[in-house]
Amino acid sequence: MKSDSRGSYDSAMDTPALSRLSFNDRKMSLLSSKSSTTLSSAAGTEADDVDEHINVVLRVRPLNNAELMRKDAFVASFPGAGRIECDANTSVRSFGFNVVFEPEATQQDLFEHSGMKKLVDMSLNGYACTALAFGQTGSGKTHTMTGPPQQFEGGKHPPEDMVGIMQRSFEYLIHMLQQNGGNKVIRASYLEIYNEQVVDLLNTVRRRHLQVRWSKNRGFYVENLFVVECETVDDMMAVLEEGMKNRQTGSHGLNETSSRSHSMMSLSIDSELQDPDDENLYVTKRGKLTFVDLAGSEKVKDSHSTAETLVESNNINRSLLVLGNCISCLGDHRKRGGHIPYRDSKLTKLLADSLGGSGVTLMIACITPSSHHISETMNTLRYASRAKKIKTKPLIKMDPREKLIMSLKREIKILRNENQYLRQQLEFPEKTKVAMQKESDEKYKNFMKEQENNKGGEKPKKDPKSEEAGLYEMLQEYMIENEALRTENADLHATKDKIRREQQLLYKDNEKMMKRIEDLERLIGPTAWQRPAIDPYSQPSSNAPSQVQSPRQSPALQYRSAQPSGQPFPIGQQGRYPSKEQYVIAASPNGATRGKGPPPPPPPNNSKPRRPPHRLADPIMRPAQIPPDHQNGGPAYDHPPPSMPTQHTANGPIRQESPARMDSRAASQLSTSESVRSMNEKLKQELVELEGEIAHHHNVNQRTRSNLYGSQASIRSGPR
Ligand SMILES: Nc1ncnc2c1ncn2[C@@H]1O[C@H](COP(=O)(O)OP(=O)(O)OP(=O)(O)O)[C@@H](O)[C@H]1O
Repeated sequence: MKSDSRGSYDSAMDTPALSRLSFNDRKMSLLSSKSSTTLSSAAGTEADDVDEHINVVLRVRPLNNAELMRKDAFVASFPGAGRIECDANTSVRSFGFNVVFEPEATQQDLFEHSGMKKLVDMSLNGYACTALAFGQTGSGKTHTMTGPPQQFEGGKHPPEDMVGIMQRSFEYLIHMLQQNGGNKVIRASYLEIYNEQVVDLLNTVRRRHLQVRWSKNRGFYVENLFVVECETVDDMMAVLEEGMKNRQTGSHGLNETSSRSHSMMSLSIDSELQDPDDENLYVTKRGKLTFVDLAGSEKVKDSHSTAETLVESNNINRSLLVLGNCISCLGDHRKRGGHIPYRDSKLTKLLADSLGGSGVTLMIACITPSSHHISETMNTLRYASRAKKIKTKPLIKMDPREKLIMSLKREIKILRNENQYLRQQLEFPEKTKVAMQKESDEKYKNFMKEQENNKGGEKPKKDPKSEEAGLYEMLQEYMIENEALRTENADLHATKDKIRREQQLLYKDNEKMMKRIEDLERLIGPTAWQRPAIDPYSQPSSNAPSQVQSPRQSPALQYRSAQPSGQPFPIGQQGRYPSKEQYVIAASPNGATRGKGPPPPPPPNNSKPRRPPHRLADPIMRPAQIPPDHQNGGPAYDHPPPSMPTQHTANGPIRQESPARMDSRAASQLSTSESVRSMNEKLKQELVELEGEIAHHHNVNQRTRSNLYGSQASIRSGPR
């Protein structure tokens, strides 16, 4: 397998900043090589059918205040090449990992060099990826995943350099999605397993316990989990904050903000990607990115747990024990094929696919270097060493229908190439389509003439051999023409598909803008715009899963500050009232000049209330019903709709649309595209107008406020 980033890791080692990490290059290359998997290899299951080791990295946190006060010894040493040595009282034990992050390593180091970026890339390519932090309580799992856990108390925000790999991954994910283009949908869910019960962290009404079910297609999954659609980094941050706010935490002897549950935040990413082999072929990959922050193992004696925390500790330790058993079985090649006790805990059920199935997993083992915790540290290191031996079979998840289409297209391509090769072998002429058409027309005419003559007059004596050769030659010509027609037909279908795709993207864009306009209108107030009740876009989609909600609709996320009217603000401003500049700049397509120009003139009193232009536009034509065989860019010429005329030739039937019909279809496609595009333009214009209006309101507001302050000041100073 080729490794595309190995070189960069090698060279990275030379920089002084990275002396705080040590790499095991050989193992590192395993993870990096996976991300080089392209769509080409993805389509064939064989290419995916390769076992891969789980990537395990180790993070050693600095000694904390309590440990320094106690004068604990620093028991870890770092000989390099991904190794760590621990002085375990009686002997020095050495362990090897893919990367070892020394106490000085920063959050950014961890994100850059743990393989997290690769994991995000792979989730975009359709893999189910998991980043999992484990280790003793207080060893820095939450710190690594989200940044210092205290940050989520009281809505505080950590300094940028302290945010964890989750927030960094969100940004990277959105950045990559924007770079790749195409359609994408991200849905987020967040749950915790507390005392062996699954609780939805985004819908905590009565903290209902959810059931873990199993199905053949999905494996283990949580029933009725609340799912939030996310479009921006801020949407995902809002989900994270909401989850962290609702997560069970407690204080004990080893950690003041200890997580008392295992938490899992999942992002399911449906991204439409262009096939590198065929620019007209788009496939939807169903990737998943899950962040797991396990509760820490703890010695009850050290954590001084009593009553409720004791029950929690026991449950945490029990589920971690089951996880340890599963890891032991999976890491032992003799037991791997046998029974793995996933069903013994909810945690292992939900991690089954990440550990032993078709997922890709990054494990981050966290330890403290303090001599006081050496036995727990040794446990974590042994746990992590075993996990390194686990192999998974990463598989790309995609729509089975699309997968079939892709493999068929690929087969067609191979057949075409073979065909071309055979033609070359047979020395078939390479001619232009027009020339071939002309020639074959002429040949056909001559042939028909000869037939007529033969029927009417005396049959001239002919050499049967030369007649046969002539016929054979004509047949060949027809075959070539046939092929040319097929190619042309395929080109036409590809163009049509391209137009349809463009149209769909515009629809989406329009819908997004409509949402944005509604938010803006809410901000301005209802008087500015009078809307008719009917929204041409509000046709319900039968495919949409019922529980999926936009973050703006999500009751769970309406904790954000509300407008005076009681309407929640749109997510995207980190829980703060969006300032004029933020709002205007974020919304306007014209960047710097937005909101700074003069406010739009108020509507004249006698004029009718203005309407948003898009409401007056002709109702948008939805794309015509596509015959099932033509959907998804299938080889339409093989299965035309019944109305298409069928032409029979020596090479079998060629099914084509009549030119007139094709023209009218193309015209209708074009007019639909035009109308969607003009709608798009109008919406953009409307957005700019609305933004101007907001700016105007802000100016008036500002003036009124300064007048008010002036009067207050003069009242306070009293009569002179
Ligand atoms: N690498 C680090 N650098 C600086 N501070 C750290 C580091 N790792 C952890 N800490 C600090 O140590 C404390 C405990 O960390 P954290 O809560 O992340 O541990 P944990 O493993 O999640 O514990 P628990 O399992 O009990 O939830 C926090 O105050 C955290 O900010």
